[in-house]
Amino acid sequence: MTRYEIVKRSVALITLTNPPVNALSSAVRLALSKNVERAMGDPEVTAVVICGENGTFCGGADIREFSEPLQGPPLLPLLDAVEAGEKPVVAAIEGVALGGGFELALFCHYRVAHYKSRLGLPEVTLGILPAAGATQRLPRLIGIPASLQMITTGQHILAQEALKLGILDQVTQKNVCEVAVEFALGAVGMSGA
Ligand SMILES: CC(C)(COP(=O)(O)OP(=O)(O)OC[C@H]1O[C@@H](n2cnc3c(N)ncnc32)[C@H](O)[C@@H]1OP(=O)(O)O)[C@@H](O)C(=O)NCCC(=O)NCCSC(=O)C[C@@H](O)CCCCCCCCCCCCC(=O)O
Repeated sequence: MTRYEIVKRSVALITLTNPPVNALSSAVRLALSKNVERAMGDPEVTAVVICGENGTFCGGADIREFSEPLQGPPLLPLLDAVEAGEKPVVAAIEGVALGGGFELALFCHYRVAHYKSRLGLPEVTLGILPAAGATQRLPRLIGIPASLQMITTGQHILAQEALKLGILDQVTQKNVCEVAVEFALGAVGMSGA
């Protein structure tokens, strides 16, 4: 449900692995929570990158579990742990970052995205509001009018627009995981390591 590896000797690369869209199922939340804790506690790890496999960052909460009672760790405390971590965490966004997947990226300290990726809060189309922090984190980044536009319409925006709005730190046409790892190394003063 997540893969954990050390790249460039000191970056923990955590990959969401839940086809088809790496949704945040109970098993993914549990694995992500354990791996964030592992990375934060490993003295060899200087920074963390979170990405998704098969060209998709994350489609959000797992809608296949909506009809079941909540199991596994809730999303918000997990995202709080990412944000409170003392090591920089970079989201490497490819494909889509939607709903809870976008919220996961918002709680990371930095966001790097592929130029073809899309970000959005489609909760309104399901009759709910973003429930894992986007209603606070997004206005802090881009202000209330642009946030309300995203929250109330559910429209996706393209990476270039997200960069202009201030949601993203970098947009790339290259391999987004590799670029995010370099970004993470730069954040801890280890560029070119
Ligand atoms: C992701 C897409 C853009 C992909 O589009 P594409 O055209 O490429 O492909 P498909 O649409 O054909 O989809 C392929 C495949 O993937 C499945 N899928 C898509 N999204 C999800 C998902 N989120 N979870 C599980 N599976 C998903 C789809 O069914 C297809 O499967 P198949 O077997 O048919 O091949 C596009 O699919 C898309 O836009 N998806 C919607 C994404 C979305 O809506 N995400 C938001 C989810 S809501 C959310 O994230 C909430 C957050 O704020 C977190 C909240 C945390 C607290 C949660 C509390 C629970 C809330 C309880 C609500 C109760 C509702 C109720 O019961 O009344």
